[in-house]
Amino acid sequence: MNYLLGIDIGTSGTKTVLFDEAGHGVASYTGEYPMAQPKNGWAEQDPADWWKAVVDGIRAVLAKSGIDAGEIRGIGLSGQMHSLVLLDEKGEVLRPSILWCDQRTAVECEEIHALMGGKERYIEITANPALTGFTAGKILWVRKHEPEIYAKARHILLAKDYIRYKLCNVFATEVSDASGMGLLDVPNRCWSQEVLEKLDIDPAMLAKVYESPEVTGTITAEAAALTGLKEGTIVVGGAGDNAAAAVGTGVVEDGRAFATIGTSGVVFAHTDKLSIDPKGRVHTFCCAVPGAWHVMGVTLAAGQSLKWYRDNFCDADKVEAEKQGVDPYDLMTAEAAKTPIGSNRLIYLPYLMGERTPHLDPDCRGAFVGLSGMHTRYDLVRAVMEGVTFSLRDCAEILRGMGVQSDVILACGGGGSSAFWRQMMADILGCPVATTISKEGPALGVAILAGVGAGLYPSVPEACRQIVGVNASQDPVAEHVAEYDKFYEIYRGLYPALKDSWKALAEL
Ligand SMILES: Nc1ncnc2c1ncn2[C@@H]1O[C@H](COP(=O)(O)OP(=O)(O)O)[C@@H](O)[C@H]1O
Ligand SMILES: O=C(CO)[C@@H](O)[C@H](O)COP(=O)(O)O
Repeated sequence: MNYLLGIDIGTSGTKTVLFDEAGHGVASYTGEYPMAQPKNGWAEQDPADWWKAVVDGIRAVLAKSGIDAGEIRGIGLSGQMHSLVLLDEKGEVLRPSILWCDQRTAVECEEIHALMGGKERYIEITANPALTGFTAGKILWVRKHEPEIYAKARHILLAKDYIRYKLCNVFATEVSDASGMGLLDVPNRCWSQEVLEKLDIDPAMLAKVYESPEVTGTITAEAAALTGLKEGTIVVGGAGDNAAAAVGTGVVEDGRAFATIGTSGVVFAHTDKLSIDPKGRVHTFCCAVPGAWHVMGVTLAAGQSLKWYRDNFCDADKVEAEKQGVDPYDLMTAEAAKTPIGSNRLIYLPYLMGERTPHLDPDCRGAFVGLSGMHTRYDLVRAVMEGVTFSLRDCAEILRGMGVQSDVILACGGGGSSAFWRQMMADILGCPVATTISKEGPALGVAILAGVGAGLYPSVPEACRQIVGVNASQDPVAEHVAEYDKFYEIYRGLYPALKDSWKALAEL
Protein backbone atom coordinates (compact mmCIF):
# COMPACT_ATOMS: atom_id res chain seq x y z
CA MET A 1 0.00 0.00 0.00
CA ASN A 2 1.00 3.64 -0.49
CA TYR A 3 0.60 6.02 2.44
CA LEU A 4 1.27 9.73 2.86
CA LEU A 5 1.97 11.66 6.04
CA GLY A 6 0.73 15.22 6.68
CA ILE A 7 2.04 17.20 9.68
CA ASP A 8 0.50 20.56 10.62
CA ILE A 9 2.32 22.64 13.24
CA GLY A 10 -0.66 24.71 14.43
CA THR A 11 -0.76 27.36 17.14
CA SER A 12 -2.76 25.30 19.62
CA GLY A 13 -1.10 22.01 18.70
CA THR A 14 0.55 19.85 16.06
CA LYS A 15 -1.66 17.46 14.13
CA THR A 16 -0.05 14.45 12.49
CA VAL A 17 -2.25 12.45 10.12
CA LEU A 18 -1.46 9.33 8.12
CA PHE A 19 -3.50 9.03 4.90
CA ASP A 20 -3.88 6.27 2.36
CA GLU A 21 -3.38 7.08 -1.31
CA ALA A 22 -7.09 7.91 -1.73
CA GLY A 23 -6.83 10.57 0.99
CA HIS A 24 -8.64 8.63 3.74
CA GLY A 25 -7.29 9.32 7.22
CA VAL A 26 -5.85 6.11 8.68
CA ALA A 27 -4.51 7.39 12.01
CA SER A 28 -4.06 10.78 13.61
CA TYR A 29 -2.58 12.35 16.72
CA THR A 30 -2.62 15.89 18.13
CA GLY A 31 0.02 17.07 20.56
CA GLU A 32 -0.88 20.37 22.25
CA TYR A 33 1.38 23.08 23.69
CA PRO A 34 0.99 26.52 25.25
CA MET A 35 1.40 29.99 23.76
CA ALA A 36 3.20 32.43 26.09
CA GLN A 37 2.08 36.08 26.19
CA PRO A 38 4.93 37.63 28.21
CA LYS A 39 3.65 41.18 27.52
CA ASN A 40 0.39 42.67 26.22
CA GLY A 41 0.47 42.05 22.45
CA TRP A 42 3.43 39.61 22.53
CA ALA A 43 3.10 35.92 21.61
CA GLU A 44 5.83 33.27 21.74
CA GLN A 45 6.28 29.50 21.59
CA ASP A 46 9.19 27.16 22.22
CA PRO A 47 10.19 25.33 19.00
CA ALA A 48 11.20 22.39 21.24
CA ASP A 49 7.48 21.96 22.03
CA TRP A 50 6.67 21.72 18.29
CA TRP A 51 9.42 19.15 17.76
CA LYS A 52 8.28 17.02 20.71
CA ALA A 53 4.69 17.12 19.38
CA VAL A 54 5.93 16.07 15.92
CA VAL A 55 8.02 13.14 17.26
CA ASP A 56 5.14 12.01 19.50
CA GLY A 57 2.71 12.37 16.58
CA ILE A 58 4.74 10.33 14.11
CA ARG A 59 5.36 7.57 16.64
CA ALA A 60 1.67 7.54 17.60
CA VAL A 61 0.29 7.27 14.04
CA LEU A 62 2.79 4.54 13.17
CA ALA A 63 1.80 2.62 16.30
CA LYS A 64 -1.96 3.15 15.83
CA SER A 65 -1.96 2.18 12.17
CA GLY A 66 0.50 -0.69 12.47
CA ILE A 67 1.81 0.01 8.95
CA ASP A 68 5.38 -0.50 7.81
CA ALA A 69 7.06 2.94 7.74
CA GLY A 70 8.56 1.99 4.37
CA GLU A 71 5.05 2.24 2.88
CA ILE A 72 5.00 6.01 3.51
CA ARG A 73 5.81 7.44 0.07
CA GLY A 74 6.16 11.04 1.16
CA ILE A 75 5.75 13.56 3.97
CA GLY A 76 4.30 17.07 3.75
CA LEU A 77 4.75 19.84 6.33
CA SER A 78 2.33 22.65 7.07
CA GLY A 79 2.38 25.17 9.88
CA GLN A 80 1.47 28.48 11.40
CA MET A 81 2.92 31.18 9.13
CA HIS A 82 5.32 34.07 9.85
CA SER A 83 6.65 32.73 13.20
CA LEU A 84 10.38 33.51 13.46
CA VAL A 85 12.88 30.82 14.47
CA LEU A 86 16.55 31.83 14.84
CA LEU A 87 19.28 29.17 14.94
CA ASP A 88 22.98 29.51 15.75
CA GLU A 89 25.81 27.91 13.75
CA LYS A 90 25.23 24.56 15.48
CA GLY A 91 21.54 24.63 14.59
CA GLU A 92 20.46 25.37 18.18
CA VAL A 93 17.40 27.56 18.79
CA LEU A 94 18.52 30.98 20.08
CA ARG A 95 15.28 32.36 21.59
CA PRO A 96 11.55 31.49 21.70
CA SER A 97 9.78 31.84 18.36
CA ILE A 98 8.02 35.21 17.92
CA LEU A 99 4.61 34.24 16.53
CA TRP A 100 2.33 35.43 13.73
CA CYS A 101 -0.03 37.16 16.20
CA ASP A 102 2.73 39.05 18.05
CA GLN A 103 2.37 42.82 17.74
CA ARG A 104 5.68 44.18 19.04
CA THR A 105 7.12 45.35 15.71
CA ALA A 106 5.06 48.44 14.75
CA VAL A 107 8.19 50.65 14.81
CA GLU A 108 10.22 48.15 12.73
CA CYS A 109 7.43 47.99 10.12
CA GLU A 110 7.64 51.78 9.70
CA GLU A 111 11.43 51.43 9.41
CA ILE A 112 11.07 48.80 6.67
CA HIS A 113 8.92 51.14 4.56
CA ALA A 114 11.41 53.96 5.10
CA LEU A 115 14.43 51.77 4.22
CA MET A 116 12.64 50.68 1.03
CA GLY A 117 12.07 54.30 -0.02
CA GLY A 118 8.33 54.02 0.61
CA LYS A 119 5.53 51.54 1.23
CA GLU A 120 4.57 51.50 -2.46
CA ARG A 121 7.94 50.09 -3.58
CA TYR A 122 7.84 47.47 -0.82
CA ILE A 123 4.33 46.38 -1.86
CA GLU A 124 5.43 46.26 -5.51
CA ILE A 125 8.04 43.63 -4.59
CA THR A 126 6.56 41.66 -1.69
CA ALA A 127 2.87 42.20 -2.69
CA ASN A 128 2.07 43.27 0.89
CA PRO A 129 2.92 46.11 3.28
CA ALA A 130 5.21 45.47 6.26
CA LEU A 131 2.87 44.10 8.93
CA THR A 132 3.57 43.45 12.60
CA GLY A 133 2.71 39.76 12.22
CA PHE A 134 5.12 39.17 9.34
CA THR A 135 8.65 37.90 9.85
CA ALA A 136 10.78 40.77 8.49
CA GLY A 137 9.83 43.16 11.32
CA LYS A 138 10.59 40.46 13.89
CA ILE A 139 14.11 40.02 12.47
CA LEU A 140 14.74 43.77 12.76
CA TRP A 141 13.29 43.76 16.28
CA VAL A 142 15.68 41.03 17.49
CA ARG A 143 18.60 42.77 15.79
CA LYS A 144 17.76 46.02 17.63
CA HIS A 145 16.62 44.74 21.04
CA GLU A 146 18.66 41.55 21.42
CA PRO A 147 21.88 42.27 19.48
CA GLU A 148 23.81 39.57 21.34
CA ILE A 149 21.30 36.96 20.10
CA TYR A 150 21.22 38.31 16.55
CA ALA A 151 25.03 38.25 16.43
CA LYS A 152 24.91 34.48 16.97
CA ALA A 153 22.07 33.89 14.45
CA ARG A 154 23.05 31.98 11.29
CA HIS A 155 19.69 30.66 10.10
CA ILE A 156 16.24 32.27 9.82
CA LEU A 157 13.42 29.73 9.59
CA LEU A 158 9.63 29.43 9.88
CA ALA A 159 7.87 26.93 12.15
CA LYS A 160 7.40 24.06 9.69
CA ASP A 161 10.83 24.66 8.14
CA TYR A 162 12.45 24.25 11.56
CA ILE A 163 10.73 20.84 11.76
CA ARG A 164 12.05 20.08 8.24
CA TYR A 165 15.55 20.91 9.48
CA LYS A 166 15.09 18.49 12.40
CA LEU A 167 13.77 15.76 10.10
CA CYS A 168 16.07 16.19 7.07
CA ASN A 169 19.00 18.37 8.20
CA VAL A 170 18.37 20.85 5.36
CA PHE A 171 17.53 24.54 5.38
CA ALA A 172 14.60 24.76 2.96
CA THR A 173 11.28 26.55 2.65
CA GLU A 174 8.65 26.93 -0.06
CA VAL A 175 6.95 29.85 -1.75
CA SER A 176 3.64 29.99 0.15
CA ASP A 177 5.12 30.30 3.64
CA ALA A 178 8.10 32.37 2.41
CA SER A 179 5.56 34.90 1.01
CA GLY A 180 4.58 35.79 4.59
CA MET A 181 8.11 36.74 5.61
CA GLY A 182 8.07 40.09 3.84
CA LEU A 183 11.37 39.21 2.10
CA LEU A 184 10.09 37.32 -0.95
CA ASP A 185 9.60 38.78 -4.41
CA VAL A 186 6.06 37.37 -4.59
CA PRO A 187 5.43 38.00 -8.32
CA ASN A 188 8.71 36.20 -9.20
CA ARG A 189 8.66 33.58 -6.40
CA CYS A 190 12.26 34.12 -5.15
CA TRP A 191 14.03 36.06 -2.37
CA SER A 192 14.23 39.76 -3.23
CA GLN A 193 17.86 40.92 -3.43
CA GLU A 194 16.64 44.51 -3.21
CA VAL A 195 14.71 43.95 0.02
CA LEU A 196 17.54 41.92 1.59
CA GLU A 197 20.10 44.58 0.71
CA LYS A 198 17.99 47.49 1.95
CA LEU A 199 17.09 45.72 5.21
CA ASP A 200 20.69 44.50 5.54
CA ILE A 201 19.75 40.84 5.97
CA ASP A 202 22.40 38.32 4.89
CA PRO A 203 20.85 36.08 2.16
CA ALA A 204 22.97 33.18 3.48
CA MET A 205 20.73 33.15 6.59
CA LEU A 206 17.67 32.32 4.51
CA ALA A 207 16.52 28.86 3.47
CA LYS A 208 16.47 27.68 -0.16
CA VAL A 209 13.04 28.34 -1.74
CA TYR A 210 11.11 25.54 -3.49
CA GLU A 211 7.64 25.21 -4.98
CA SER A 212 5.27 23.42 -2.59
CA PRO A 213 5.18 19.93 -4.22
CA GLU A 214 8.95 19.77 -4.82
CA VAL A 215 11.14 17.37 -2.83
CA THR A 216 13.24 19.34 -0.35
CA GLY A 217 15.05 16.57 1.52
CA THR A 218 14.83 13.09 2.99
CA ILE A 219 14.53 11.70 6.51
CA THR A 220 17.94 11.39 8.16
CA ALA A 221 19.12 8.30 10.05
CA GLU A 222 18.93 10.25 13.30
CA ALA A 223 15.33 11.40 12.69
CA ALA A 224 14.39 7.88 11.58
CA ALA A 225 15.72 6.43 14.84
CA LEU A 226 13.79 9.00 16.87
CA THR A 227 10.45 8.81 15.03
CA GLY A 228 10.26 5.32 13.54
CA LEU A 229 10.14 6.72 9.98
CA LYS A 230 12.23 5.09 7.28
CA GLU A 231 15.51 6.83 6.50
CA GLY A 232 15.38 8.34 3.00
CA THR A 233 11.59 9.00 2.95
CA ILE A 234 11.01 12.18 0.93
CA VAL A 235 9.78 15.44 2.48
CA VAL A 236 8.20 17.93 0.05
CA GLY A 237 8.03 21.72 0.45
CA GLY A 238 4.52 21.62 1.88
CA ALA A 239 2.83 24.95 2.58
CA GLY A 240 1.88 27.58 5.13
CA ASP A 241 -1.25 26.42 6.96
CA ASN A 242 -3.66 28.46 4.84
CA ALA A 243 -2.17 27.47 1.49
CA ALA A 244 -2.17 23.88 2.77
CA ALA A 245 -5.83 24.11 3.81
CA ALA A 246 -6.57 25.36 0.29
CA VAL A 247 -5.18 22.14 -1.19
CA GLY A 248 -6.98 20.04 1.45
CA THR A 249 -10.29 21.69 0.53
CA GLY A 250 -9.72 21.76 -3.23
CA VAL A 251 -9.41 25.58 -3.36
CA VAL A 252 -6.83 25.34 -6.15
CA GLU A 253 -8.66 26.99 -9.06
CA ASP A 254 -10.18 30.41 -9.77
CA GLY A 255 -13.65 30.88 -8.25
CA ARG A 256 -12.93 28.76 -5.16
CA ALA A 257 -12.70 30.08 -1.59
CA PHE A 258 -12.65 28.91 2.02
CA ALA A 259 -13.02 30.51 5.44
CA THR A 260 -11.25 29.22 8.54
CA ILE A 261 -12.03 29.73 12.18
CA GLY A 262 -8.88 28.36 13.83
CA THR A 263 -6.92 30.37 16.37
CA SER A 264 -6.98 33.04 13.65
CA GLY A 265 -9.76 33.56 11.11
CA VAL A 266 -9.10 33.61 7.40
CA VAL A 267 -11.08 34.19 4.22
CA PHE A 268 -8.98 32.76 1.37
CA ALA A 269 -9.48 32.77 -2.41
CA HIS A 270 -7.34 31.23 -5.16
CA THR A 271 -6.22 33.50 -8.05
CA ASP A 272 -4.43 32.36 -11.19
CA LYS A 273 -3.40 35.99 -11.80
CA LEU A 274 -1.53 38.11 -9.27
CA SER A 275 -4.03 40.39 -7.53
CA ILE A 276 -2.95 42.95 -4.91
CA ASP A 277 -5.02 45.22 -2.64
CA PRO A 278 -3.21 48.59 -2.98
CA LYS A 279 -4.17 49.38 0.64
CA GLY A 280 -2.59 46.10 1.80
CA ARG A 281 -5.64 45.11 3.88
CA VAL A 282 -5.61 41.54 2.56
CA HIS A 283 -2.49 39.46 1.86
CA THR A 284 -1.36 38.28 -1.56
CA PHE A 285 0.87 35.20 -1.33
CA CYS A 286 2.16 32.50 -3.69
CA CYS A 287 -0.07 29.47 -3.35
CA ALA A 288 0.82 25.79 -3.29
CA VAL A 289 -0.10 25.36 -6.95
CA PRO A 290 3.08 26.22 -8.86
CA GLY A 291 2.62 29.49 -10.76
CA ALA A 292 -0.54 30.65 -8.96
CA TRP A 293 -1.33 32.93 -6.00
CA HIS A 294 -4.00 33.52 -3.40
CA VAL A 295 -5.49 36.48 -1.60
CA MET A 296 -6.63 36.24 2.00
CA GLY A 297 -7.97 38.43 4.74
CA VAL A 298 -6.89 37.56 8.29
CA THR A 299 -8.59 38.33 11.60
CA LEU A 300 -6.16 37.56 14.39
CA ALA A 301 -8.30 36.34 17.31
CA ALA A 302 -11.11 34.27 15.78
CA GLY A 303 -11.29 30.88 17.53
CA GLN A 304 -8.90 32.41 20.02
CA SER A 305 -11.69 34.76 21.13
CA LEU A 306 -13.98 31.86 21.99
CA LYS A 307 -11.10 29.98 23.63
CA TRP A 308 -10.27 33.05 25.71
CA TYR A 309 -13.91 33.36 26.75
CA ARG A 310 -14.20 29.64 27.57
CA ASP A 311 -10.98 29.58 29.58
CA ASN A 312 -11.78 32.68 31.64
CA PHE A 313 -15.53 32.61 32.14
CA CYS A 314 -16.91 29.14 31.47
CA ASP A 315 -15.50 26.86 34.17
CA ALA A 316 -19.03 25.77 35.04
CA ASP A 317 -19.57 24.71 31.42
CA LYS A 318 -16.34 22.74 31.47
CA VAL A 319 -17.51 20.85 34.58
CA GLU A 320 -20.98 20.26 33.11
CA ALA A 321 -19.52 19.18 29.75
CA GLU A 322 -17.29 16.66 31.48
CA LYS A 323 -20.33 15.25 33.34
CA GLN A 324 -22.24 14.93 30.06
CA GLY A 325 -19.19 13.63 28.16
CA VAL A 326 -19.42 16.42 25.55
CA ASP A 327 -17.03 19.11 24.29
CA PRO A 328 -17.40 22.35 26.34
CA TYR A 329 -17.56 24.34 23.08
CA ASP A 330 -20.58 22.27 21.97
CA LEU A 331 -22.34 22.92 25.26
CA MET A 332 -21.57 26.65 25.18
CA THR A 333 -22.62 27.10 21.56
CA ALA A 334 -25.84 25.08 22.04
CA GLU A 335 -26.81 27.48 24.83
CA ALA A 336 -25.75 30.51 22.76
CA ALA A 337 -28.00 29.32 19.93
CA LYS A 338 -31.01 29.97 22.21
CA THR A 339 -30.14 33.70 22.31
CA PRO A 340 -31.58 35.80 19.45
CA ILE A 341 -29.52 37.19 16.54
CA GLY A 342 -27.63 40.23 17.81
CA SER A 343 -27.09 38.60 21.26
CA ASN A 344 -29.73 40.79 22.89
CA ARG A 345 -28.15 43.94 21.46
CA LEU A 346 -24.57 43.13 22.36
CA ILE A 347 -21.62 43.45 19.98
CA TYR A 348 -18.15 41.98 20.43
CA LEU A 349 -15.04 43.33 18.67
CA PRO A 350 -12.53 40.47 18.30
CA TYR A 351 -9.32 42.49 18.51
CA LEU A 352 -7.66 40.67 21.43
CA MET A 353 -4.31 40.67 19.58
CA GLY A 354 -4.77 43.88 17.56
CA GLU A 355 -6.08 43.37 14.03
CA ARG A 356 -4.89 42.81 10.48
CA THR A 357 -7.80 42.85 8.01
CA PRO A 358 -9.23 45.39 7.56
CA HIS A 359 -7.67 47.79 10.09
CA LEU A 360 -3.94 46.87 10.12
CA ASP A 361 -3.81 48.14 13.69
CA PRO A 362 -1.56 46.56 16.36
CA ASP A 363 -2.99 48.78 19.12
CA CYS A 364 -6.71 48.02 18.97
CA ARG A 365 -8.10 45.53 21.50
CA GLY A 366 -11.28 43.57 22.13
CA ALA A 367 -14.54 45.08 23.41
CA PHE A 368 -18.08 44.18 24.32
CA VAL A 369 -20.35 47.09 23.42
CA GLY A 370 -23.90 47.24 24.75
CA LEU A 371 -23.48 45.21 27.95
CA SER A 372 -26.52 45.32 30.19
CA GLY A 373 -27.46 43.79 33.53
CA MET A 374 -29.75 41.33 31.73
CA HIS A 375 -26.99 39.67 29.70
CA THR A 376 -26.01 36.09 30.53
CA ARG A 377 -22.71 34.45 29.71
CA TYR A 378 -24.39 32.73 26.76
CA ASP A 379 -25.33 36.12 25.30
CA LEU A 380 -21.62 36.88 25.52
CA VAL A 381 -20.72 33.56 23.87
CA ARG A 382 -23.03 34.35 20.99
CA ALA A 383 -21.71 37.91 20.75
CA VAL A 384 -18.15 36.52 20.52
CA MET A 385 -19.15 34.18 17.68
CA GLU A 386 -21.03 36.95 15.87
CA GLY A 387 -18.18 39.46 16.29
CA VAL A 388 -15.66 36.97 14.88
CA THR A 389 -17.97 36.28 11.94
CA PHE A 390 -18.51 40.01 11.29
CA SER A 391 -14.74 40.27 11.10
CA LEU A 392 -14.70 37.47 8.50
CA ARG A 393 -17.28 39.51 6.57
CA ASP A 394 -14.90 42.49 6.63
CA CYS A 395 -12.37 40.18 4.91
CA ALA A 396 -14.90 38.82 2.41
CA GLU A 397 -16.09 42.34 1.45
CA ILE A 398 -12.54 43.37 0.49
CA LEU A 399 -12.04 40.23 -1.61
CA ARG A 400 -15.35 40.89 -3.37
CA GLY A 401 -14.23 44.47 -4.01
CA MET A 402 -11.12 43.07 -5.72
CA GLY A 403 -13.36 41.03 -8.01
CA VAL A 404 -12.45 37.72 -6.33
CA GLN A 405 -15.75 35.83 -6.10
CA SER A 406 -16.89 32.38 -5.09
CA ASP A 407 -20.34 30.74 -5.14
CA VAL A 408 -19.71 28.60 -2.08
CA ILE A 409 -17.38 29.08 0.87
CA LEU A 410 -15.83 25.99 2.44
CA ALA A 411 -15.64 26.18 6.23
CA CYS A 412 -12.46 24.98 7.97
CA GLY A 413 -10.79 24.98 11.37
CA GLY A 414 -12.14 24.08 14.81
CA GLY A 415 -14.87 26.76 14.58
CA GLY A 416 -15.90 25.49 11.16
CA SER A 417 -16.72 22.11 12.76
CA SER A 418 -19.75 23.72 14.46
CA ALA A 419 -22.95 23.56 12.35
CA PHE A 420 -24.31 26.53 14.31
CA TRP A 421 -21.23 28.66 13.53
CA ARG A 422 -21.39 27.59 9.86
CA GLN A 423 -25.03 28.73 9.59
CA MET A 424 -24.00 32.04 11.18
CA MET A 425 -21.25 32.31 8.54
CA ALA A 426 -23.73 31.64 5.73
CA ASP A 427 -26.14 34.26 7.14
CA ILE A 428 -23.48 36.92 7.80
CA LEU A 429 -21.41 36.35 4.64
CA GLY A 430 -24.59 35.99 2.56
CA CYS A 431 -23.25 32.93 0.76
CA PRO A 432 -23.75 29.14 1.02
CA VAL A 433 -21.20 27.50 3.34
CA ALA A 434 -20.15 23.88 2.91
CA THR A 435 -17.63 21.52 4.46
CA THR A 436 -15.30 19.04 2.85
CA ILE A 437 -15.75 15.34 3.62
CA SER A 438 -12.27 15.14 5.11
CA LYS A 439 -11.90 17.42 8.12
CA GLU A 440 -8.12 17.33 7.94
CA GLY A 441 -7.66 20.53 5.83
CA PRO A 442 -3.97 21.49 6.14
CA ALA A 443 -2.69 17.97 6.98
CA LEU A 444 -4.54 16.50 3.99
CA GLY A 445 -3.33 19.39 1.82
CA VAL A 446 0.34 18.71 2.50
CA ALA A 447 -0.17 14.94 2.23
CA ILE A 448 -1.57 15.63 -1.27
CA LEU A 449 1.49 17.76 -2.03
CA ALA A 450 3.68 14.87 -0.85
CA GLY A 451 1.75 12.56 -3.19
CA VAL A 452 2.42 14.91 -6.11
CA GLY A 453 6.10 15.09 -5.13
CA ALA A 454 6.27 11.30 -4.93
CA GLY A 455 4.72 11.00 -8.40
CA LEU A 456 1.46 9.37 -7.20
CA TYR A 457 -0.61 12.18 -8.78
CA PRO A 458 0.18 14.23 -11.90
CA SER A 459 -0.60 17.70 -10.47
CA VAL A 460 -2.09 19.44 -7.44
CA PRO A 461 -5.47 20.28 -9.10
CA GLU A 462 -5.76 16.74 -10.50
CA ALA A 463 -4.99 15.21 -7.10
CA CYS A 464 -7.65 17.45 -5.51
CA ARG A 465 -10.20 16.36 -8.15
CA GLN A 466 -9.50 12.72 -7.23
CA ILE A 467 -9.41 13.16 -3.46
CA VAL A 468 -11.39 16.12 -2.12
CA GLY A 469 -15.15 15.64 -1.69
CA VAL A 470 -17.62 18.33 -0.58
CA ASN A 471 -20.76 17.90 1.58
CA ALA A 472 -24.10 19.65 0.96
CA SER A 473 -24.00 23.36 1.82
CA GLN A 474 -25.90 25.35 4.44
CA ASP A 475 -27.66 28.24 2.67
CA PRO A 476 -28.22 31.74 4.03
CA VAL A 477 -31.71 32.28 5.49
CA ALA A 478 -33.11 35.57 4.11
CA GLU A 479 -34.61 36.79 7.43
CA HIS A 480 -31.37 36.04 9.28
CA VAL A 481 -29.34 37.87 6.63
CA ALA A 482 -31.48 40.98 7.01
CA GLU A 483 -31.29 40.84 10.81
CA TYR A 484 -27.50 40.32 10.92
CA ASP A 485 -27.01 43.15 8.39
CA LYS A 486 -28.39 45.64 10.92
CA PHE A 487 -25.89 44.55 13.58
CA TYR A 488 -23.01 44.41 11.08
CA GLU A 489 -23.62 48.08 10.19
CA ILE A 490 -23.32 49.02 13.87
CA TYR A 491 -20.24 46.75 14.24
CA ARG A 492 -18.54 48.58 11.37
CA GLY A 493 -19.03 51.92 13.10
CA LEU A 494 -17.41 50.81 16.37
CA TYR A 495 -13.77 50.53 15.24
CA PRO A 496 -13.57 54.18 14.07
CA ALA A 497 -15.36 55.29 17.24
CA LEU A 498 -12.89 53.49 19.55
CA LYS A 499 -9.64 53.77 17.57
CA ASP A 500 -8.27 56.81 19.42
CA SER A 501 -9.12 55.36 22.83
CA TRP A 502 -7.15 52.19 22.03
CA LYS A 503 -4.20 54.26 20.88
CA ALA A 504 -4.34 56.26 24.13
CA LEU A 505 -4.47 53.03 26.15
CA ALA A 506 -1.49 51.63 24.26
CA GLU A 507 0.50 54.78 24.99
CA LEU A 508 -0.18 54.75 28.76
N1 LIG B 1 -16.96 22.34 18.74
C1 LIG B 1 -16.57 23.60 18.52
N2 LIG B 1 -17.49 24.59 18.36
C2 LIG B 1 -17.11 25.87 18.15
N3 LIG B 1 -15.83 26.25 18.07
C3 LIG B 1 -14.88 25.32 18.21
C4 LIG B 1 -15.19 23.95 18.43
N4 LIG B 1 -14.03 23.27 18.53
C5 LIG B 1 -13.04 24.17 18.37
N5 LIG B 1 -13.55 25.41 18.18
C6 LIG B 1 -12.79 26.66 17.94
O1 LIG B 1 -11.70 26.34 17.10
C7 LIG B 1 -10.47 26.82 17.66
C8 LIG B 1 -9.32 25.85 17.34
O2 LIG B 1 -9.26 25.65 15.96
P1 LIG B 1 -8.03 24.89 15.27
O3 LIG B 1 -8.37 24.88 13.82
O4 LIG B 1 -7.84 23.58 15.95
O5 LIG B 1 -6.85 25.88 15.65
P2 LIG B 1 -5.29 26.01 15.20
O6 LIG B 1 -5.13 25.32 13.87
O7 LIG B 1 -5.07 27.47 15.14
O8 LIG B 1 -4.46 25.40 16.27
C9 LIG B 1 -10.73 26.93 19.15
O9 LIG B 1 -9.95 27.97 19.70
C10 LIG B 1 -12.22 27.22 19.23
O10 LIG B 1 -12.48 28.60 19.26
O1 LIG C 1 -0.95 34.65 10.40
C1 LIG C 1 -1.64 33.85 9.80
C2 LIG C 1 -1.81 33.92 8.34
O2 LIG C 1 -1.25 35.06 7.75
C3 LIG C 1 -2.31 32.74 10.57
O3 LIG C 1 -3.30 32.12 9.82
C4 LIG C 1 -1.27 31.75 11.01
O4 LIG C 1 -0.80 31.08 9.85
C5 LIG C 1 -1.69 30.75 12.07
O5 LIG C 1 -3.00 30.43 12.10
P1 LIG C 1 -3.78 29.26 12.89
O6 LIG C 1 -4.03 28.18 11.89
O7 LIG C 1 -2.94 28.77 14.01
O8 LIG C 1 -5.05 29.91 13.30
